[in-house]
Amino acid sequence: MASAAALGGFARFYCRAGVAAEIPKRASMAKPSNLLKVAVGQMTASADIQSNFQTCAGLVQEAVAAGAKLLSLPECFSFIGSKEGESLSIAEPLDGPIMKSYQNLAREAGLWLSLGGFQEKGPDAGHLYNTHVVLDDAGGVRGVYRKIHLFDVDVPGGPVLKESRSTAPGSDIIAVDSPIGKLGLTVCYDLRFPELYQQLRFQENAQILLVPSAFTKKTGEAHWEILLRARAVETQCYVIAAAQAGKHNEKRESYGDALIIDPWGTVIARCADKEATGIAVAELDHQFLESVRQRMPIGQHRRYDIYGHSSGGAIGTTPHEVTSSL
Ligand SMILES: O=C(O)CNC(=O)[C@H](CS)NC(=O)CCC(=O)C(=O)O
Repeated sequence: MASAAALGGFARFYCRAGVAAEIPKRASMAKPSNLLKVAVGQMTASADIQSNFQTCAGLVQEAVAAGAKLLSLPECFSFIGSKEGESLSIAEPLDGPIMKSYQNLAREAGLWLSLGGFQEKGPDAGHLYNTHVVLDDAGGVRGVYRKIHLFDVDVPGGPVLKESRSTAPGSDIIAVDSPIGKLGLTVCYDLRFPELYQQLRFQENAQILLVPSAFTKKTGEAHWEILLRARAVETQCYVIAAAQAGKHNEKRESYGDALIIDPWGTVIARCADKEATGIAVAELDHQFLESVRQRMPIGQHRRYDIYGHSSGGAIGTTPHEVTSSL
């Protein structure tokens, strides 16, 4: 769905700057090959691994029926426990039976899967990794990202969560190639750390940022959409944010509202009901992404010289080398 308001905004911006307005068009201008359908999932996981799998399999079927090439599932897609230490007891290595069942699912459906927040067996008996795994359409593991920011927070008016009690942080930034573009892998609370997303865009050349989450109801109401849209705008990437939704058990409730956002910051897909299980589908348009990046060349204006790391794949290294049209 083309966001006329966003494009109109772009045109006005250029007119004010005294540059001839040439409005980037999306679907109408792009060749069909530029349009790639993706799906984002929303669900209410429980402590029943089998029933969570059935739910995910249903979402996979819906995504295939909609013609999507990739489906992103939320953090804790395979399990959300209600008791302390329960996650540790079900944690498995990536070559264990749980991940194997999702690999079979991806292969049988011929669908890429982004599986946010898998309870991966960790470095010691007391800690797991909160791992985002990307599977290709043959079920092969293409990307493994271990959440680097752990949610140790006393949510004002909400729960106290201390993720580091049973989770070890990862330390690597991960981006992987896919048929829909370069994917930047993150998980949930990472969303609050923009530097990670800057690195994914400007060092790793990500085009699509994945943020599978289980946001709390309280923080979701206040911050979910605004943070996601900010990450999309400041990185000029598509953002796909799968979400846990609703009540998992007596103690735990998630905000929901799975979203897909375009590089101009427009929400282009959202599940109809914030709290229900389902998917939302959108078309990614790389021509549109490129036009946003060309017309607002923050990749060239970024002060790599001051920030202290290399330019990665961006064009131009310092503003002095760049002639801006703005
Ligand atoms: O514990 C598990 O079962 C899996 N992990 C999670 O659900 C994590 C850690 S508790 N949740 C978040 O990061 C929420 C972040 C959030 O809500 C915010 O940033 O506002």
